[in-house]
Formats: sequence, C-alpha cells, structure tokens
Amino acid sequence: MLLIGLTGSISTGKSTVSKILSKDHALPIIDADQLAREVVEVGTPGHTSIVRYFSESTPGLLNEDGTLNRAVLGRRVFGDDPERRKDRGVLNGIVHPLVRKEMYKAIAYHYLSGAWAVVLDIPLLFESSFDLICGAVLVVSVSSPEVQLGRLLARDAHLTREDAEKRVASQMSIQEKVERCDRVFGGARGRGAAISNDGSVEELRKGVTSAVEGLKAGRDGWWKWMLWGLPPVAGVVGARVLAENWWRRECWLKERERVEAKL
Ligand SMILES: CC(C)(COP(=O)(O)OP(=O)(O)OC[C@H]1O[C@@H](n2cnc3c(N)ncnc32)[C@H](O)[C@@H]1O)[C@@H](O)C(=O)NCCC(=O)NCCS
Ligand SMILES: Nc1ncnc2c1ncn2[C@@H]1O[C@H](COP(=O)(O)OP(=O)(O)OP(=O)(O)O)[C@@H](O)[C@H]1O
Repeated sequence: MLLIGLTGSISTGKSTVSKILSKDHALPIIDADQLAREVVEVGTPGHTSIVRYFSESTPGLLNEDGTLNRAVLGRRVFGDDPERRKDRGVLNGIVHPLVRKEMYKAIAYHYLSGAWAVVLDIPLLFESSFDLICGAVLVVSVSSPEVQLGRLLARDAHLTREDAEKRVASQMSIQEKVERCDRVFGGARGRGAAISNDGSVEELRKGVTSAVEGLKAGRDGWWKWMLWGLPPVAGVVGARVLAENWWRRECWLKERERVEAKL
C-alpha cells in the first residue's frame, strides 16, 4: 500500500485537496488535524496533560463544558518569539505522540482492507519527519502570501490578521516544503509533486488528477495484491523506502548547508 503524504502551509488547500482525493479518486484519508482534536477531547490523557501544563497561566483555556478553547490555546502557542516556541514545543510534545499512535492504527486498518494507497493529510509532515515513511509526497502551495492569508481569514472569521500571520510564521515556509518535496521525492524518482493552488478549485482539481494518475501508474495491479498477501515483502519494500527517503533527505540537507555556508 502506498502512503501518500499530503502537506502544505496553513490554508494553502490541503483539506480541499483531501476532499478531491476522497471524492474523485476514492482514496482513504487520514486527517492529522482531525485526530489532533480527538486525542484532546474531555476525559482523554491528552486533555488532562494540556490542562495540567497550561490552565494556571492561560485564562479562558477551558470552555464552560470543559472542552479546550482552541482560539485561546492558539494565541498561547502560535508565533515566532521564544516563549511561544517553547509553549508550542510543550503542546506538540503532548499531542504528537498521541496522534502518531492513532495514525499507525489507521494505516494498519487501511492496509488490511486492501487499499492501493492511503493519504496522510499532515500539516507538519516534514517538521515531524513523517515524510520518511511515505512512498510519495504531495505539497499544496500558494505563491502569494496575501491570497493565503485572505483565504485563512475568510475561513476562520474568529482570527485577527495578527493571529493569522503568527500561524503562518509557526511553520516551515511553503517554499522550503516545495523544494524538499522536489529534491527528496521528485525528479526522476517520480514520487513527489507540488500542486499549485493559485487559481480556481477546478484548476486545482486538474492538478490533483494529474498527480494521482502519475502515482497510480503500475501500483494498482498485481503488485498491490502481492504486497497485501505477503506482509514480509511489504515490510522489505517499506524499509527500502524509509532508507532511501532518509538518505536523500540527508544529502539535500548537507547540500543546503554547503550552499548557505558559501553565501
Ligand atoms: C493550537 C490549537 C489548539 C489551535 O486549534 P485550531 O482549531 O484553532 O486550529 P487547527 O487545529 O484546526 O489547526 C489549523 C492549522 O494550524 C496549523 N497548526 C496546528 N498546530 C500547529 C503546530 N503545532 N505548529 C504549527 N502549525 C500548526 C496547521 O496548519 C493546521 O492545519 C491546535 O492547532 C493544536 O492543538 N495544535 C497542536 C497539535 C498539532 O500540531 N496539530 C497539527 C496536526 S498534528
Ligand atoms: N482554489 C481556491 N480558490 C478559492 N478558495 C479556496 C481555494 N482552495 C481552497 N480555498 C478555500 O481556502 C480555505 C483554506 O483551504 P483549506 O481548508 O483546504 O486549507 P488547509 O490547507 O486544509 O488549511 P489548514 O492548514 O488550516 O487546515 C478554505 O476556506 C477553502 O474553501
């Protein structure tokens, strides 16, 4: 089963692409944002840990029904200053291992149900190194920061422009994500595609379809059934993909360091 990592920057269109992949291409989606909500519901260990660390120093952290006030927590953790970075690190340290566990469970479920591929919709795909287990990566990009911010503000009316800018600044830049996708997964390897979302949703749909057709070629036939029927073979193929992704990432990081040192 092919693991397709889907990422981008905030509000560049990952969920829109997910919907297209699910509706037009019948691909199962594992949504990290959704799992990150489920693992902090009231009564979960995630909720308890967040309340223990943040509640005293964060007025209004909890709504009346005990659920997290996500806008308040967002203001506490998003931004580029050291305090926010530290708090974001703490929140990530609580939520990410729980999400990771749920992701592996969902991957196992889709493997057993015989899907040829599953999409891992993860905003922090590269930051969390989850890309290393992916057989292919799609990055949804928007080239104008104004368009990106405009879409974010239109969708999340409760955010101020400053909130929105802080959220954008809390992630790796979209240019870096596109470059990493191209250098580690793309080129002759044919396992990476940057999908531009500068135009209409219909144009986006065309870009998605062309990327999926490229990935599907040769992967939805006897090969899929062999990997499904022989788990040890699937294990060897998976280990090879992991090693190759790691090696290509290391080469790219070293090359980038050399270029930066020359500047
Ligand atoms: C801070 C929280 C409560 C804000 O919730 P809110 O409902 O306002 O936003 P939501 O969860 O829908 O996230 C919206 C987008 O923000 C970005 N984002 C979320 N968390 C992070 C983070 N830790 N670092 C950088 N960007 C992030 C992503 O692009 C995401 O798609 C929430 O984002 C959270 O719990 N984040 C930590 C967990 C996390 O990393 N989730 C991302 C997927 S694992
Ligand atoms: N091509 C487009 N033209 C106009 N609006 C769009 C386009 N693509 C997406 N949008 C809108 O932009 C907003 C952000 O898109 P979407 O929710 O898919 O982004 P996302 O990357 O999943 O965001 P997040 O990182 O916050 O989860 C949504 O309201 C969506 O309907």
